[in-house]
Amino acid sequence: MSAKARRILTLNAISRKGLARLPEGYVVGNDVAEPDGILVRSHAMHDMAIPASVMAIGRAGAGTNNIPVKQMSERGIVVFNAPGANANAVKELVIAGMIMGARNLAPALCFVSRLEGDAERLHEQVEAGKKQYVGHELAGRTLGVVGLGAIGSMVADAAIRLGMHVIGFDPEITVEAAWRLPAQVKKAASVEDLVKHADFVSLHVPFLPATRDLINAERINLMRKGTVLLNFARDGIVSEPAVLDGLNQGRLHAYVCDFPSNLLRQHPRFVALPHLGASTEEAEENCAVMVAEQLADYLENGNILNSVNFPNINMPRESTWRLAIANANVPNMLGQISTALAGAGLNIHNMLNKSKGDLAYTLVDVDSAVPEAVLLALAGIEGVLRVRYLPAE
Ligand SMILES: NC(=O)c1ccc[n+]([C@@H]2O[C@H](COP(=O)([O-])OP(=O)(O)OC[C@H]3O[C@@H](n4cnc5c(N)ncnc54)[C@H](O)[C@@H]3O)[C@@H](O)[C@H]2O)c1
Ligand SMILES: O=C(O)[C@H](O)COP(=O)(O)O
Repeated sequence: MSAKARRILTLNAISRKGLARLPEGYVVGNDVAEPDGILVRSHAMHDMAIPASVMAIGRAGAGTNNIPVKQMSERGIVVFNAPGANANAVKELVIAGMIMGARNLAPALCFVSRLEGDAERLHEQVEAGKKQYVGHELAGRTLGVVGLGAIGSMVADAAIRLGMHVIGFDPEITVEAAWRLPAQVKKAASVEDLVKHADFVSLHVPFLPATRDLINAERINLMRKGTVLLNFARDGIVSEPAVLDGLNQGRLHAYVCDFPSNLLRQHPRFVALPHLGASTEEAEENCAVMVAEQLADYLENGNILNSVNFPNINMPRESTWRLAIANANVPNMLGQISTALAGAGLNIHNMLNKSKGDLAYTLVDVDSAVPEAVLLALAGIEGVLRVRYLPAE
């Protein structure tokens, strides 16, 4: 069965192994006009005019704060991400970040890069200078993890294996994530409670209005003297002026993050990487494969897996003629949809409806072809955001 020639616009480079998961016949590229779907990594989409043809957006990564999700929901556009697909890559970089902070590796590397002279002179300077960079070990220290999702839980597990104590805070932890956590992880009552009892604090929460400046001056003042703060989530989660004060006063020993900053760049104990958390071959491939498969199944069959705005839904095809309807989560939508179909003499073979917050989504398989007039009638029901007709090819 060959798929319809769908059009996919890529806004960032997406791993070729992921693109290979799109069905044969799809037209894919960074200049595709009137796309059915978009694949994106960190490209900023908030100020972009998103074409009327778009039905779905696939974020080949975790954070969706670069996508105007609310506006997409209002247009019935499904936004997917790739939960957990880059978590191991980030975890490994966080461990590297903890060691960089604890062992003063960034200033030590700067010191080495400035050395001059012959081998004997280098040796003398190294042996005289190294005492400035004495650090401490991770084993026996306490790590506080804020956000215990895909990445936070892996960081907690790795830290325990390195001999650290771990405390965590996540008021919205899922049951699945709680099961993944090692039993040794202690629960903090609040961010304040966590920062008071940690030597390292690592942030793994999404960037939302509620998490903006989650680490501010008040919370830095509660930290133990010499805390290493790690941020491989998003820059806006940390107040940079507060971090600068914390570094200058010694409350923070180091701030290690994935986000360069003009305010902090001159500080010797500020360590910034160029947003490298998910930049491994493995993570790029995992994310692209996951999101390409999700996007294709949505475009071909209307099924939804791992959307941040619509519910998960999967209905095996039992008839040739399928309708996929995105609608507001309000009473009597199913009644009106069934009435419109019955009024046109269409028999419902199978139907599934799921909801998530203010949105709902309905898959209907019918026993005969759906006339254009019925599609228009369904689209005209108040609260219906989008109607797609997906006859099997
Ligand atoms: N540096 C990078 O390249 C990189 C890579 C991947 C992800 N990220 C960022 O890391 C974030 C987390 O990724 P993930 O895959 O672990 O996501 P996730 O959704 O699996 O986990 C996020 C966790 O944060 C928790 N949370 C939300 N608000 C909170 C709050 N106020 N306090 C404490 N916990 C809170 C949630 O309940 C959830 O368990 C992403 O949203 C993204 O912004 C960065
Ligand atoms: O949220 C994410 O997945 C990361 O920030 C990775 O972003 P990237 O795909 O642009 O590397």
